[in-house]
Amino acid sequence: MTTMDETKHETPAQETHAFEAEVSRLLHLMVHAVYSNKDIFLRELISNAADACEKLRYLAVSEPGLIEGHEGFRITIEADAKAGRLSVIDNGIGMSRDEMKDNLGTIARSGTKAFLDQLAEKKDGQALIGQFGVGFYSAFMVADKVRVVSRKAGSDVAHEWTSDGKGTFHLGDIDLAEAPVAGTRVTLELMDDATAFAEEGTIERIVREYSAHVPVPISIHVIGAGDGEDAKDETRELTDGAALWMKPKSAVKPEEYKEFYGNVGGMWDDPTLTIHYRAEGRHEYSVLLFVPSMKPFDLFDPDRRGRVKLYVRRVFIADDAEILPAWLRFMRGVVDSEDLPLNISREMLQQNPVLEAIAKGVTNRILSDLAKMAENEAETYAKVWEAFGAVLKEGLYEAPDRRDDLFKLARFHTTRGDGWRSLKDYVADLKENQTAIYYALGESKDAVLASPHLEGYKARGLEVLLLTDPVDAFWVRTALGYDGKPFKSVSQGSADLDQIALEDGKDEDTAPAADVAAFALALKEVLGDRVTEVRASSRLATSAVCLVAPDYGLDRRTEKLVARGEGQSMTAPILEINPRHELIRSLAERQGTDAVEDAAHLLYGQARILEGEAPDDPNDFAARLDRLMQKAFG
Ligand SMILES: Nc1ncnc2c1ncn2[C@@H]1O[C@H](COP(=O)(O)OP(=O)(O)OP(=O)(O)O)[C@@H](O)[C@H]1O
Repeated sequence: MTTMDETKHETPAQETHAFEAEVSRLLHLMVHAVYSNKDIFLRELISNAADACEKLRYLAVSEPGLIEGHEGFRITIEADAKAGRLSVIDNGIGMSRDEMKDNLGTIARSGTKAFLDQLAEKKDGQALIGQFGVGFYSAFMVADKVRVVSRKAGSDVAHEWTSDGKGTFHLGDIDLAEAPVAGTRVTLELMDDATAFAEEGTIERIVREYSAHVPVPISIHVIGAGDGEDAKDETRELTDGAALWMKPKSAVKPEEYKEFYGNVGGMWDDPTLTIHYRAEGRHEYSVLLFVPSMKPFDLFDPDRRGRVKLYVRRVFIADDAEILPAWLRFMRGVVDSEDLPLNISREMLQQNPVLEAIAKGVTNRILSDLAKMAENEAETYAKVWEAFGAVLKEGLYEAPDRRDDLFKLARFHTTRGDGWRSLKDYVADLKENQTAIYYALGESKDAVLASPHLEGYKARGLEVLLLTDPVDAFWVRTALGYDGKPFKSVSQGSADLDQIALEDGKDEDTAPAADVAAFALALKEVLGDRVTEVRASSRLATSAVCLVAPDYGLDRRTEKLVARGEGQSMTAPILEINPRHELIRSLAERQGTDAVEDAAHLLYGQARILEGEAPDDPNDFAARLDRLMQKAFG
C-alpha cells in the first residue's frame, strides 16, 4: 500500500503505521458526528464478531483441530461502567498480525469511495453504513482509544492493535496470557460523553434492537455489578443465537425480520417484501429472503455478485455462493440447506445439482411472490420495479426459460404517459390491425419522445414502449414477442402503418406516388453508399426525414452501443422521407434541378442531427445551408 510509506519501525515487535488516506478521511467523518445514531457502533462490532465465529465454524468442518477444547461459539460484551470501558470479545477465527495491519488500517472495499462521496452529500449516513465495510471504524464515534487483541485460530502467538483514531495505529506482539484463548477482543475506552455505552441497560437495549438475531449467542459480562461492598462480576445471556430462519413464520415479529434483514444484508431500510418458508420433499431447505426498498450501492457493479448467504444445517458456508441468478442480485437473506454436505468446498458449489435445484425452487418462489405483489399491491410493486426493474430485465436476456415469468413482472413507461404499463395492459389496448408491440430505444424518456420516429405512431394513437435502460437494447432483440405479438422497433425496418387508421380520421394526402418514388431514387443517387435506401414512409407525420435501420440486423441505438464499444463503423441506414411534408412535396415536383443535390445533403444531415449526431461533413453541411439562406434572405 503506497499510503503505508510513512511506516516508522520502532522495534520489530512494535511498529507504528499511518492509516491509509481514505481511512483517515472516514475516521474524521465518524468523529465529527456524521451519524446521528451512535448506537450502531455496537451492532458493527457484534456483526464482525459473529462473522469471525462463523468463519471458524466453517473452517473447523474440515479442520476439527481448530476448535479442540473450544467451549462453543459465543460473543461476550464486557462492560465496565466505572472505568468507562467496553469490550466485545469473540472466540472466532481471530487475526494474524498482518491481517490486523491490512484489515484495520485500510479500506479494501471498492464501494468505500462511493460511500465517502455519498456521505459527504448526506447529513445522516446511517442508512449507508454497513453496506460499505466501514463497520469497525465506527468504534471511533464513541471511543478515544481502541485496542484490538487477537489470536488467530491454530496459532500460538497473539498481537495487539491500538489507535486513538488520529492518523496512526500501533501493532505489537503480546503475551498469550493477555489474549483471549481464541479469537478477538476489541476494547473501547469511551469518550467522556459516551460512557453510557458501558452501562448494562444501554448495552442490553442496543443488542435487543439491532443484534437479537445474530446467529451466535451473545452474553453480557458486567464488571463490578451492584453497589459498594456487594459489587461483583455477573455474566448472563442476552440472546441465544438461534437461527431466525428456522422459526415458523407465525413465531416471528415484523421488527425481528427487520433487525435480521439489517444484520444479514447490511441494509437498514425497511424490506419491501419478506419471503420466509421451508421447502420439504426432494430437497429440504429453509429460506428467509428480502426484497430491499433501497437500491444497494453496488447494484450495477460489473461483478454482479449476489448477497444471499448460504448455510448448511445452520453452518455459514459462503456469502457469495451465487445461489440466485445475477438478475436477482438485489435480494438479501439466507438459504439454509439440510442436504448439502457440510464440507462442501467453494469450487464444488458451482454446478452442484442440489444447489441448482434449490436455486430453481427459490427463484420460482421469488418470481411468484413478486407476481402476487404486482397483482395485489400495484403501488408497492411499482416501487420494487422502479428500484430493480433494470436488473430483473437482465433476466429477459439471460434466462429465456424465465422470460414468460419476467414478462408478467415487467412494467414500462409508454407514449400513453399514464404511469407504469404491463405488457398485458398493452396488448389489451391494441389498435385495430395492430399486430406488433412497438418500442423505441433511447437514453431518456424525453429524448425518445422527441424523436421523429414516433410521429406516425402518435398520429395513429399507437402506444409505444419507451425503453431507456441500457439492458433493453439486448433483451428486446432476442425476445420473440409477447402473446404472439413480435416486438418491433420504431426506428427499424418499414413501419407498415398504412393499415392503421390515423387518429384524426383524415385520409392520407400524399404527393403522387411516382413523384416521391422518383425523388427518393434521386436522393439515393446523390447520397451513394451513405444510405442503403431512400424511401417514403408512413412513420413520419410532422418531420420531413428520419434515419432507420434496415429490417435485418440491429436497431440503430443498439448498433450505436455495439459499434462504439468495438470501434466499428455502423451499417448504412435507410433515409425515410415524409411524402406528406410540404418540403418533400415541393422538392419532388422540382426534380431535375440542382436544388436536389443540396436538398439531399441537407436532408440527410438534418436526419443525423435529429438522431443526436453531427452531419457527416459539418463544413459541407454549413456551406450548403449558407448558400440556401443567402438565396432566401440575401
Ligand atoms: N472480531 C473480528 N475477528 C476477526 N476479524 C475481524 C474482526 N473484526 C474485524 N475483522 C476484520 O477486519 C475487517 C474489516 O472490518 P470492518 O468492520 O471494517 O469491515 P467488514 O466487516 O469487512 O465489512 P462490513 O461491515 O460491511 O461487514 C473484516 O473484514 C475482518 O476481516
